Amino acid sequence: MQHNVSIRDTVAAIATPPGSGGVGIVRLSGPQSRAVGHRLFRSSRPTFEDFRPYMLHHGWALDERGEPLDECLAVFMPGPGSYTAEDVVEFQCHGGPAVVRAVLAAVLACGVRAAGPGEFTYRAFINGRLDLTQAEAVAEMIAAPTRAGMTLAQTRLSGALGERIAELRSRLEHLRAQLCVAVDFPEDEVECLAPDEFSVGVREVADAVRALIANFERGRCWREGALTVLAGQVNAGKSSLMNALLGRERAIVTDIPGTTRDYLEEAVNLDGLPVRLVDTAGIRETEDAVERAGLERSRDMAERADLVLLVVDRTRPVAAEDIGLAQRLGPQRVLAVLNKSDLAEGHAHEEGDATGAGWFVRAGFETVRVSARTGAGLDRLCDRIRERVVGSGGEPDAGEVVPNLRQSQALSQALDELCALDADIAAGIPYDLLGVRLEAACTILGEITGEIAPADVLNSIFSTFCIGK
Ligand SMILES: Nc1nc2c(c(=O)[nH]1)N(C=O)[C@@H](CNc1ccc(C(=O)N[C@@H](CCC(=O)O)C(=O)O)cc1)CN2
Ligand SMILES: Nc1nc2c(ncn2[C@@H]2O[C@H](COP(=O)(O)OP(=O)(O)OP(=O)(O)O)[C@@H](O)[C@H]2O)c(=O)[nH]1
Ligand SMILES: [Mg+2]
Repeated sequence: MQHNVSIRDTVAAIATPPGSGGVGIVRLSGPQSRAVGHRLFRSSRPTFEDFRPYMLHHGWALDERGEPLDECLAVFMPGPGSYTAEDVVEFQCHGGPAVVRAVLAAVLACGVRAAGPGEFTYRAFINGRLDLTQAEAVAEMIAAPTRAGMTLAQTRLSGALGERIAELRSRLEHLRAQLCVAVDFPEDEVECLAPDEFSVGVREVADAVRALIANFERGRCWREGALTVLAGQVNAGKSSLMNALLGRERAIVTDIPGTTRDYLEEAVNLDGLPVRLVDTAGIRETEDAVERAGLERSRDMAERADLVLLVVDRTRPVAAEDIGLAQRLGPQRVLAVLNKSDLAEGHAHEEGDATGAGWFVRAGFETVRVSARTGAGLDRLCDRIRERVVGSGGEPDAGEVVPNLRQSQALSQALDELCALDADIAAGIPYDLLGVRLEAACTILGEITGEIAPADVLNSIFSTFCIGK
């Protein structure tokens, strides 16, 4: 949305998702909300004169000519005690697309403007009800695929990150004030910080910034889902395993080697951990141009993966390509899945076998035995994927402050300034020149919370919101 639009007017949008549902909400915000709401609502109580704040009124939503559209509940929330801090009215209608569209059309016919994406939350931000980290958390709450992602968003929505950043910024401002004293009153030794004390102050803030950046990395898999790629020889059973983990027949499975030509991605929820599971084309020598292009993509996917499930057919010797892939990625990012365990009974390629799966064990790779056909070992495989992706950190705690990508990138920039500043102090650069870096770090922190908010930053944030939020 364009953030040069007025926020003095009244806007409206359908607040519930497209399609049909139990209830559909049309929401208005701005100075005309109450009057328009009043005009388009007929209470079922003959004594009704006006909305009572925060009370649900039963009645009918009308069109602009006064014709009834739908039986509904309506509520008026006076500013500043509302989501946007402006007067808000909601029509809670039957949840059909035609119903909510008709009610919205009636509202717009009364001179209300259609809200842009994220405009309600943008207004909450501009009106000081939410800082920028909280506004972003609203979008992340909506996007959260699982409970853990929801917890991360909730903590940020409470303002915890904003408060932490504001605190760090005020510590830097304090250091800056002491620098000014040193520069403006050089003969006054009293309030002036010695270079090593100054350096300690800067490093403390830098450490706190580093800790927040580390939380970003840890939180990433809970927010976006860990990229888990099934790789290995043709016919090893990658697509069968994909289907078994999804619990449905998503990928085509045949006994013809080279069945999967392009990669397939599906989301799975492993006991709360969102996982992006990718099936790829099996590895083999080929002259076929299409298959080669598919293999190229498999390789790219494996390189980008958080975890590669290297699927091997236990009834066959381990292929040189599999060993090559494992060595390239290393034991940290590879889990060797020894598939077709149902067939492997009494087979030669046990852990001790020089050519078999034993190679993985000896080279320090974790192995898990499964049968995609019978389902044996799949629970354990899921546990191991979870453990490997999440690491020792476990699920995020309710109180953990985890920045998003934008915030973490800004924190890295601030950290660069602070590290350079520390080096400048050590190099004996004069105090009046150090102030520039301190100021830069403060500005960056201010952009995270939105105290300093360039229009392009706001545009890029709110344009990703859905309409009605
Ligand atoms: N129907 C409905 N459900 C919704 C929302 C909404 O706008 N409408 N929300 C949003 O999209 C979320 C809730 N967020 C909200 C946050 C603050 C206020 C609010 O009115 N706050 C007042 C206190 C109200 C009171 O005193 O009872 C305030 O903080 O001053 C409302 C919704 C989720 N559910
Ligand atoms: N007995 C047995 N057969 C399996 C198992 N997993 C897969 N298969 C069979 O192995 C053959 C190949 O399975 P796919 O899942 O298509 O193998 P893929 O690795 O996806 O193969 P490409 O797509 O060609 O790379 C099919 O006939 C499967 O039914 C298993 O655990 N046990
Ligand atoms: Mg396949």
